[in-house]
Amino acid sequence: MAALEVRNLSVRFGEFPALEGVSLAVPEGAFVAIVGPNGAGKSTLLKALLGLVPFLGEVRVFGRPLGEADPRWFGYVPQIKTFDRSFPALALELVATGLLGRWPFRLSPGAREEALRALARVGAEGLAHRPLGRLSGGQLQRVYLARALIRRPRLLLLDEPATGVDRVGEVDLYRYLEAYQRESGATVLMITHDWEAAHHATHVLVLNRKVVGFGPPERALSEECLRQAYGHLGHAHGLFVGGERA
Ligand SMILES: Nc1ncnc2c1ncn2[C@@H]1O[C@H](COP(=O)(O)OP(=O)(O)OP(=O)(O)O)[C@@H](O)[C@H]1O
Repeated sequence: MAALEVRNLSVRFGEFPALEGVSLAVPEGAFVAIVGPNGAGKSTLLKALLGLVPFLGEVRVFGRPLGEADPRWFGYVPQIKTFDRSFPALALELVATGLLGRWPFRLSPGAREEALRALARVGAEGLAHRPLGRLSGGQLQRVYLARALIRRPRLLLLDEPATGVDRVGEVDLYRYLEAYQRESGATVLMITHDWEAAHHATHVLVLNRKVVGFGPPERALSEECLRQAYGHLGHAHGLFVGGERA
């Protein structure tokens, strides 16, 4: 069974078409890297899959129409640049919102235990009692990952999770994701600007309002697909084509 089937999905913001006729089928257990230029509609796609923006077309998750999917199947790590750091809460409390679906005005001992375990899973137990406003970008990313993993989602959606994370933290992040995927069989969709990371995915989706390429990295990251998506072959992120630096 496909974890995700998207048929002819389109999203408009007023007159502006952010996504047009996107179709793809993601097998269960796949690790999909989503790449594409700024404004390509990558975040919009994840939001549509979460039911956060209205769309035309059809989305099925583990065989069910999106409207009938169990919300507990989904884990989401948003872009942290959209987060208000002044919110007066502890890391542990943010993680627990993933469990409870609301802000935990008082944490039960059970929820506290689970939140601590989720933080430990991403090597961040030491951050549990830190105010969110005092976390670095990379630390906050880890806390968000713990929040997404706490309910053990079958489908994990990550929006540029390595932003603000140093190289060591990035390697750790991919290790935690791999470990989680191994033990749970979850399907992962991750937006990234790191094409080197995309080479380690099972599938790459090259998006630029439409699907430019979808398939194994060596095919989707072909020179032709990348030229079509970006209009040129970039160098700023360290471009790899067919495993070789271009
Ligand atoms: N709520 C909104 N209202 C109007 N336009 C929007 C809204 N959200 C996104 N857009 C527009 O839709 C387009 C796609 O945005 P989106 O954030 O999905 O791109 P992206 O590929 O994730 O970009 P980036 O790599 O810069 O994060 C952009 O032109 C953006 O300005």
